[in-house]
Amino acid sequence: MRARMILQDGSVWEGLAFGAEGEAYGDVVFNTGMTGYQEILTDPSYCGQIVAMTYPLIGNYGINEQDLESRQPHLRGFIVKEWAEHPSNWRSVSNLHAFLLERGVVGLSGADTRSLVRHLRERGTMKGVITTLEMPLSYYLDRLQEEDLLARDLVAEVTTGEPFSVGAGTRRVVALDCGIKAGILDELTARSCEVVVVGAHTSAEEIFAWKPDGVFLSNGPGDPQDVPEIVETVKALIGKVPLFGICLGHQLIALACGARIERMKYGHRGTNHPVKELATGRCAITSQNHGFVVNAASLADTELEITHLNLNDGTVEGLRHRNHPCFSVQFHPEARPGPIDSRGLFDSFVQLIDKHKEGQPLPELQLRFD
Ligand SMILES: NC(=O)CC[C@H](N)C(=O)O
Repeated sequence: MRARMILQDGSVWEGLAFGAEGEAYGDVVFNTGMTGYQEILTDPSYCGQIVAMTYPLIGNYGINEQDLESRQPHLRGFIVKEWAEHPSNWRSVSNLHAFLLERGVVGLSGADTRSLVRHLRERGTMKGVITTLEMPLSYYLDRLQEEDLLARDLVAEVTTGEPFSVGAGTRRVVALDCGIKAGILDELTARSCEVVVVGAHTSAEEIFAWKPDGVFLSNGPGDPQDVPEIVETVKALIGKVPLFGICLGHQLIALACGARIERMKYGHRGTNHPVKELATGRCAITSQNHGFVVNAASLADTELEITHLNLNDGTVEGLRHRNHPCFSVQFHPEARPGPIDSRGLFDSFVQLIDKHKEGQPLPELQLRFD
C-alpha cells in the first residue's frame, strides 16, 4: 500500500506503508544512529515527533524485550528507507513492522530518506504528516497550517500518574519524571540509589516531603518554555538539595537560573556527537536527542558556567552552578542507545550527594568522562 510523507512546506515523499495504517502528524526530525531503533521508538522525549532514520536498513536485529526505554512508543510516526523483514538476533521476539502495527505507529518505508533529511537540514525541522489515506494534498496542507494541530504540553502525556519507587540503597533520589528513560533509572539504581519517580507537576514541597538526598530532573519531550510551572519547581529546588539534570532537565535548570533556550534548526539526534569537557580538554562521543539548546550568551548574567561544549557546532552541552550543588548535561550519559564514554557523570552525581549529606562544603565537581 502507498504511503506519503507530506511536509508543511508542500513537499511530498512517496513510499510504502508499514506498521499501522492511517495518519500521523508531528514535528519531523531525523536520527543518524545506525542502531538503537527500539530505544528511539520508546524514548518518551520523541513524543509528538515523526522520526526519519538516516541509516538505510532498520530492524535487522528485530524487537526484543530488553531494549525498551518505556512501555510503549511515544513518537507519532517512523520513516525508514528499508525495514528488515527477516531479523536475526537471539533476543528477537518480533519484527519492526509487527511492533509498530501492534502499537498503532504509522510508518513509511521505501521513501528517499536521504533527500528528506537533506531537505530538513537545509530548511529546518517542520511539521508534517505520514498518511496511508488518499486524501488530496490540499487537505493535508490546510491541516498542517492549523495553529493547534500539535499538543504543547507533551510532558503531561508521558509523565507518571502515581509516584513509584525502584531500587534500594543508601541514597534516596527523587526523579522528576518529564518522560524518564529506563536507562537512567538503571544507572541510578546500579549506584545504590532508591529512586522515587514522581510526576512532573509535583510541587517542591511534595518533593521535599520524600526527604531526598538528591533530585534528578529527567529528559522529556517538547519545548521547556511550555512548562513554566516546572521551571518554578526547579527554582525552589536549587540550593536546597543536590540536583542533576539530563537533556530537558538541563534546559529546565538553565531556565530556572535565568538563561534563555532557543530552538535549533534541526537538532542533534544520533549516537556519535563529540563533546568536549572543558575542565580537562577531553572529548567523549555521546548519545543525543534534542531540538532545543541553551543560548550561551544568556549565561553571562546567571550563576551557571559552561562545563561541556559540542565539538561539531560549539553549542552548550553541560552546565554547573557556581554556588550550589547542581549540574546538568544536554547529552545522554545513560547512552541507550549509544557509547558509554560519559556514564561517569552518574558517579559524579552520587559523589555530590554523599559530600552534601556529610555536610561538606561544595566539592570541586569532577565532571569526568570515563
Ligand atoms: N531528550 C530530551 O530530553 C529532549 C529535550 C527537549 N524536548 C528538546 O528537544 O530539546
